[in-house]
Amino acid sequence: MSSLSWHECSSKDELDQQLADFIAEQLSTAIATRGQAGIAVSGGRTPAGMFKALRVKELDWSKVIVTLADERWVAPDHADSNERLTRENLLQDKAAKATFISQVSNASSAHEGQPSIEARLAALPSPLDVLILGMGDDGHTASLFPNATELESACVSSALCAAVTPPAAPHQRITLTLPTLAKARSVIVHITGESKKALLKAALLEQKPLSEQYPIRRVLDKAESAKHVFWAA
Ligand SMILES: O=C(O)[C@H](O)[C@@H](O)[C@H](O)[C@H](O)COP(=O)(O)O
Repeated sequence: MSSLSWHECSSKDELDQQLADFIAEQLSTAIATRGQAGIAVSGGRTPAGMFKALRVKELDWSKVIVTLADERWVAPDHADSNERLTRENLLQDKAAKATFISQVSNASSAHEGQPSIEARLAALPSPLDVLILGMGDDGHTASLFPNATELESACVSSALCAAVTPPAAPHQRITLTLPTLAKARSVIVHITGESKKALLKAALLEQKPLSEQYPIRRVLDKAESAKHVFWAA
């Protein structure tokens, strides 16, 4: 299992800047090495400041393909849409030249829409070059939620994405599957606050059967390459 590097910053602003610098360097290296870079970003409340710091970085954004670690099954202009969050905060300025792969369609449910999203995601570099993961207070990451009916299948599926109905969160979801997440060349957990730091540290230490472990632990244990945690209080 690859090692995990902790990067602790003295403020959220410093975290946003340091993480943006780190991601920009990884994207530039991927472009220089393989001619393109694939990145999956997470939604939620944490990433907006980092997105704004990242979008002005000098790199060949026309060679970057952006998608989401997970998406809520809502219209892309919905207040809860991760696509909307990403378009409004990341895909601006220099980063406006990047290609974005949307994970929502007009299908009536995530489960009905999954095959078309799977086909779109085939355009991503495989493995992803950069993966940004958030973490919920229940230890979920992407839309791999504890106790979700589809959790175990999404943790072993050979598909790129899966449809999930979270047990206690709004909206059906599309999530990248655990094997897809774990294959990324750089897995970055982006979290803030003492409680999430304590939860992540506890999750990494717990000795429980696989099916009882927090999804964030299951992704990090399966990650094949570099793993990083970027944190500020
Ligand atoms: O669609 C989502 O909600 C995210 O992808 C999800 O996995 C998020 O990263 C965590 O819930 C943390 O969210 P916060 O940053 O808001 O705490």
